[in-house]
Amino acid sequence: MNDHPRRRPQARPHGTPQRKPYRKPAPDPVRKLAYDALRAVDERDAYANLVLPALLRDAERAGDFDRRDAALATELVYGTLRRQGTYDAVIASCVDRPLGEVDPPVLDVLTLGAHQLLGTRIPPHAAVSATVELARAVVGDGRSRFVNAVLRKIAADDLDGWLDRVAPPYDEDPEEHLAVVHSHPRWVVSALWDALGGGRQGIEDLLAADNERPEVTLVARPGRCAPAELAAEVGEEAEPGRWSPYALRMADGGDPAALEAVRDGRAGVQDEGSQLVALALAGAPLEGPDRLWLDGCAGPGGKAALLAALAAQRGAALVAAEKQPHRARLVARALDGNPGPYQVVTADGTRPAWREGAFDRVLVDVPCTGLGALRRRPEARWRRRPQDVPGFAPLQRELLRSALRSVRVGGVVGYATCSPHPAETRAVVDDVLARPGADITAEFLDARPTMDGVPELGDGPDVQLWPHLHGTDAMYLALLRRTA
Ligand SMILES: C[S@@+](CC[C@H](N)C(=O)[O-])C[C@H]1O[C@@H](n2cnc3c(N)ncnc32)[C@H](O)[C@@H]1O
Repeated sequence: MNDHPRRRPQARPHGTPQRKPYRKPAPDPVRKLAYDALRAVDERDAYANLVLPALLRDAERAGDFDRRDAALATELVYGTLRRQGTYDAVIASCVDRPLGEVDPPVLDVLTLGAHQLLGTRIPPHAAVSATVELARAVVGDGRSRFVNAVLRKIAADDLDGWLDRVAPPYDEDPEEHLAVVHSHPRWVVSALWDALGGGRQGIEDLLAADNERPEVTLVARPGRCAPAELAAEVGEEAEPGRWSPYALRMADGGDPAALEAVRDGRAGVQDEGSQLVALALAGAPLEGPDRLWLDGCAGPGGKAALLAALAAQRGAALVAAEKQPHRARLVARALDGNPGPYQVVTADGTRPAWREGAFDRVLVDVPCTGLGALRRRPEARWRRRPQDVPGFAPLQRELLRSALRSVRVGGVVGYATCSPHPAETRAVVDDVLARPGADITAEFLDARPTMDGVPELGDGPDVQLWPHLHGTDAMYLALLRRTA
């Protein structure tokens, strides 16, 4: 599962010449919308979490969809994308040509059908007939017969039966077995396993957690909204966060954008791992003044908004820097209404627009592969390539060096990634500590006490969160103190 079988030059359609349909196909609107979303992801590299809400809004506006339809369409799109690796292996064993030679729209229909058959409780006859009807509408009658034949083969067994056939035994090839069973590219399995260590159970739990739909987690920004006030607005489904005192989970899903506290910025949607990183930087021990903080990679502003609120409670100010102007605008929106002083600047963090040593606390939540947030971006695992990891390396090191220059002697720097890949986490920090730049020295701080009460943070001094252990994204944090 190293090379994604779908990334290929577009194959010419196969099949017999199309016959005139005996009746006009009438695909069910939910499947049609799910197919449109999958095509956008496949064809123009769209992000499912952007393209799907837009399609759902249009459908709801047109009066085609109710809440249940939207929930089913969402499950079909996200589930199909997450489990695409497994379904590709199943489909490959049902067709007599390489998957790269199946026309992409046909393959998308087949995968959508495979998900309904193997990953949902939709009765098999309904899954097949609805998908064939969709195929008639989007790829034509000729190819809908091919779709019908393949789906009938798939329907002959359940998921466990298929996995026994298409995944190699664990003992023969553990990584490939896990890649097929848990639908991750093999190189990602390998990287995550290196980062996690340990035996089969841990990595299986992690890969399984990546395939779960993450809960929506909110943050009640301190000084702007009390968690109890937010809970009252959310209603019965609100559950307290596991680790952050400001977190609230919407256990049954729900639409956070419908909440007034979210709309006016007193609260936001923020993974608890991301909240913990901001809280850890704010809580790291510091001697001397504690007046000015920097978020050096602030867009879109989740951590900056929490940091700014925490800074305000302490009489400190936050500077939030972001290189991309459109993302800097998102930061400005997230910080609007903050009770204390702050400034948003569009700036390249590797060429600071501020004087050296200006800050008491600095966070750099650097650009990374995002391998720690695969739950949220269902297509991301298929888009990333192993060479992306070294691609981020120079910028990650530059941003950390720049953060060390920006903090005063005695001040604290937090280096964070939303990836547990060792080459993006500890290797970067070790390298920079060995060569921090002219006249600068720094040392590790133990980050574990800044996440008091959170278990299984590793051997320190840095911390690694995990979806299967903490219910968070796999955020990494190292805390460093500048010593000269
Ligand atoms: C992982 S994201 C930060 C997420 C953010 N901390 C949050 O919690 O919402 C990394 C950000 O760094 C920005 N970035 C990339 N290169 C940069 C640079 N040289 N200077 C400043 N920001 C940069 C990216 O545009 C992106 O918005």
